[in-house]
Amino acid sequence: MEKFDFIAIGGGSAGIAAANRAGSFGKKVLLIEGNEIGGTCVNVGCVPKKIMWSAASMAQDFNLAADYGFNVQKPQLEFAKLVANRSAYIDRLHGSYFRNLDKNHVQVIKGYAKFVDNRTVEVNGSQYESDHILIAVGGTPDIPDISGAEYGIESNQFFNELNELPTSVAIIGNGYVGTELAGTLNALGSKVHMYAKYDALLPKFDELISTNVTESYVKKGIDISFKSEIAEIKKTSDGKLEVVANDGTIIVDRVIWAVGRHPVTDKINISATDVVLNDDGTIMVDDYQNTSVAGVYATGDVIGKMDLTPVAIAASRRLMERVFNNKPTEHLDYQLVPSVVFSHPVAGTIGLTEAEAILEYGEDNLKIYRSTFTPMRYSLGDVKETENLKLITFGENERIIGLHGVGEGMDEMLQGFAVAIKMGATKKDFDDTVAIHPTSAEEFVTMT
Ligand SMILES: Cc1cc2nc3c(=O)[nH]c(=O)nc-3n(C[C@H](O)[C@H](O)[C@H](O)COP(=O)(O)OP(=O)(O)OC[C@H]3O[C@@H](n4cnc5c(N)ncnc54)[C@H](O)[C@@H]3O)c2cc1C
Ligand SMILES: NC(=O)c1ccc[n+]([C@@H]2O[C@H](COP(=O)([O-])OP(=O)(O)OC[C@H]3O[C@@H](n4cnc5c(N)ncnc54)[C@H](O)[C@@H]3O)[C@@H](O)[C@H]2O)c1
Repeated sequence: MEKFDFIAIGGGSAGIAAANRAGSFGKKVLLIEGNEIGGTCVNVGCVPKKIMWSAASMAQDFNLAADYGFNVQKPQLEFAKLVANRSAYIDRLHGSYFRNLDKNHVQVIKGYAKFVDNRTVEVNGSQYESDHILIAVGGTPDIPDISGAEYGIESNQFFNELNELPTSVAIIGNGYVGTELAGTLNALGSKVHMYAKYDALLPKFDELISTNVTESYVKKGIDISFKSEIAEIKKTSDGKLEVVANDGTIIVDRVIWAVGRHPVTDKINISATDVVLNDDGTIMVDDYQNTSVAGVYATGDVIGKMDLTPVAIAASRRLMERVFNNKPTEHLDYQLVPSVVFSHPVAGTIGLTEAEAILEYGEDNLKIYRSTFTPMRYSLGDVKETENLKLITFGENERIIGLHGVGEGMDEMLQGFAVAIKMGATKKDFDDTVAIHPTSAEEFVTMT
C-alpha cells in the first residue's frame, strides 16, 4: 500500500489549498477528487454565479444608458453564448488548478474515496495510507421530500444543465443562493417568483440588508411569497411546472430549489473511522480543525461553520502551516469574516447584526449610524437605486463591531473596511480618514 505524508479527500477550495500548501513544504501529497477539480466554487458556485451576476449587472446598466444620453436599444442576450463562454473560462481555470498542483508535486487521483480505517482510504480499488488525512468533501444542495420535487433543479443543475433563459421561474429559498439567482434571472429578463420561508429575504442578515434587498426585489417586479410552504410540484400537459403552495398555485417554466445544503459525509464510510459527526452530518472539529481522531482533520463546508471559499482556503492553509511547518498555534479565527451576497443590489456584511449586538452587549452600550442616499450615478433620470449603510459601534470608544450595506459597490468596498475592523478600528479612526469624493464608500467615513 502506498504511503503519503498527507492525503486530502476532496478537490474543492479546501482540499486544493491544503494539498498545495503541504506540497510546497516538500511533502508527499495525494489529492483525491471524484468530480471536476475546483469543487463547488469553481464549477457550480462562486465562479459561474459571478459571471451570471456580471451579465445581469450589465443588463441593468443598459437601463441607465438613456439617462446618460445614449440612444441605444437594449441588446438581446444570447444566453447559450454566455453559458458557453462561462464554461470555457471554467475549463481554463481547471487547467490552472492542475498546473499549480503539478508545480507543488501533488499527485491527483480522480475517484471517490472511502475510509478503510483511521489511517487508510480506498479509491478506484486501491488503498492509500497516511498519518495526516484531511476530509474536505464539502456539501451538496438539499431537495425537500415532497411530491414532484424532482421536477425542480438545484444550483448544481442550474449551472450544469440550464442552456436557455427560462421565461418564468419559481425560486424556493430565501438565503444566499435563492436571493442571488433571483436577482440575476430577473435582471436577465425572466419573470421570477420567490418563495421565502420567513417574512423577508436573507433573514439571517442585519435587518438593513434583509429589508432593503426585499424591498428592492419587490420594486423590480419579483413576486415574493412570504412564510410559504410548498405542497407539491406538478407537471402540466404542455411541460410547464405547477407550484402548489399555501398561498395558491402558479405555473412556471422552471422551479429552482435553493433551500440549503448538506454535507456529503454519508458517502465516505465514516463509520470505519472514529471520527465523530454533529447531528446534521457535519464533521465535529475543534478550533484547530482536528476531528476526534488524531491526524484526521476537516475544513471547508463539511464542518458546517461558515460555507465560504476564502474561509475554506484560509483554514486549510493554516492547518498545513501548523501540521507541517512547525507553527503549533496556527489556526483560523472565524470572527469578523466579511461576506457579500451577489444580489441586485449587492449586499455586504461583516461582524454582528444589530440584533446580535443588542443581545451580546445591550442596547445602551451601542451607538448605531445609518445612511441612505442615491448614488450620483442614479441622479440623472428615472432609474433610481439607493445605497443603505449601517455601522454598529460598541462602548465609549465606539469600536466598530458591525458594518452592513446594500447598494452599488458594496462588494468591492467591503474588503478594505474589513481589514480596518479586524484591526479593531473605532468610529474615530473612520472619522479621521479623509473621504474619497464622489464615491458611495466615503459615506462610511462621514457618518454622523
Ligand atoms: C451557488 C453557490 C454560490 C456560491 N458563491 C460563493 C461566493 O460567491 N463566495 C464564496 O465565498 N462562497 C460561495 N459559495 C460557497 C463555496 O462554493 C463553498 O464554501 C466552497 O466551495 C467550499 O469548499 P469545500 O472545498 O469545502 O467544498 P467543495 O467546493 O464542495 O469541494 C468538495 C469536493 O469534494 C469532492 N468530493 C466529495 N466527496 C468525495 C469523495 N468521497 N472522494 C473524493 N472527492 C469527493 C466533491 O466532488 C467536491 O469537488 C457558493 C456556493 C454555492 C452553492
Ligand atoms: N455570495 C456568497 O458568498 C455565497 C453565495 C451562495 C452560497 N454561499 C454559501 O453557501 C451556503 C448555502 O447557501 P444556500 O442559499 O443554499 O443556503 P442558506 O442556508 O443560505 O439559505 C437557504 C434558505 O432557504 C430557506 N428555506 C429552507 N427551506 C425552505 C422552504 N421549504 N421554502 C422556502 N424557503 C426555505 C431557509 O430559510 C434559508 O433562508 C450559504 O450559507 C453560504 O455560506 C455563499
